[in-house]
Amino acid sequence: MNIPKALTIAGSDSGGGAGIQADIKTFQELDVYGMSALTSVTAQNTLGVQGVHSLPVPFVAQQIESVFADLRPDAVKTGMLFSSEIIAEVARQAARHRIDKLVIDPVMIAKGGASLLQSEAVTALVQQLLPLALVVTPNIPEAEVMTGCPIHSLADRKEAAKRIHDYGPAYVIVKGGHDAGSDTVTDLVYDGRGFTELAGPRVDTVHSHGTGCTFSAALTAELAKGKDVLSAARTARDFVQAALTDALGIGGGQGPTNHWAYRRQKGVSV
Ligand SMILES: Nc1ncnc2c1ncn2[C@@H]1O[C@H](COP(=O)(O)OP(=O)(O)OP(=O)(O)O)[C@@H](O)[C@H]1O
Ligand SMILES: Cc1ncc(COP(=O)(O)O)c(N)n1
Repeated sequence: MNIPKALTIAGSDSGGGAGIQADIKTFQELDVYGMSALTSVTAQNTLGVQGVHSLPVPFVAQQIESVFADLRPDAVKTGMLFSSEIIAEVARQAARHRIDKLVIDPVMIAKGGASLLQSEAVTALVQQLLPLALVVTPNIPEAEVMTGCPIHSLADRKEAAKRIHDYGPAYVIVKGGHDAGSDTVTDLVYDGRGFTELAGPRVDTVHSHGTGCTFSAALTAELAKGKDVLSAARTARDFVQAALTDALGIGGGQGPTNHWAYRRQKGVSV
């Protein structure tokens, strides 16, 4: 039996809603074996990020080496990378292991406002990692930072997607969660030729911590199974839609999404 396997290279969220924890839960829910290489550890809950501790670069590398030496993943995603030194090492590893299904979630700032990427590391992310990516999944503020252009409309978002595509990824998905002015949430997929809009009803909830991590993890899981990028993105949207609709309502602040909602909605087979 061929077991699809996915690796996440990201930070730990002690509160369990975002980061490595969201990724592994999502892989598991989609029947994909999950593995992790930690870049940093955060002390975090639904109220915010109380502390960040970045791991030594050689130890980030060692974790990736250990996984590739034995359990070669079918797809890899990155999340919180924190520093330009970690980004340079992850880019080196991605090239060395010829990772073709590489999803970059360019995590910059937590929903509560804490910085999860040093500002000087944005250039490293764009120049060293994006050329190696199959898919990059910025939210609207991240797309603004990567392009230096403000986004106020869908046309602005399309322009940003084109500019980000010029950095080298095969696909750009500019997510629509931050487009608060609409009843519909639209994720925009650009493949270098045309756009596909993946839309769904906006869920009115505060419990949206970790939606970006969960989306990119679901996308990565589907790629690990051999799905094409567009169908993987559709499943990822459906997964997040279910996770937001059926939120758990835990914690005193911006709570996590419900990672088991999609499986429950679909029944046992996904
Ligand atoms: N209120 C909402 N209703 C429905 N879908 C949403 C909502 N908010 C976000 N999404 C979906 O969640 C996914 C992540 O989008 P978003 O733009 O929130 O990413 P993000 O800001 O990177 O997330 P994070 O806050 O975890 O960093 C997308 O598929 C988006 O469509
Ligand atoms: C370790 C880690 N990685 C990513 C996020 C982004 O998630 P959000 O924007 O929902 O806070 C986070 N808060 N923590």
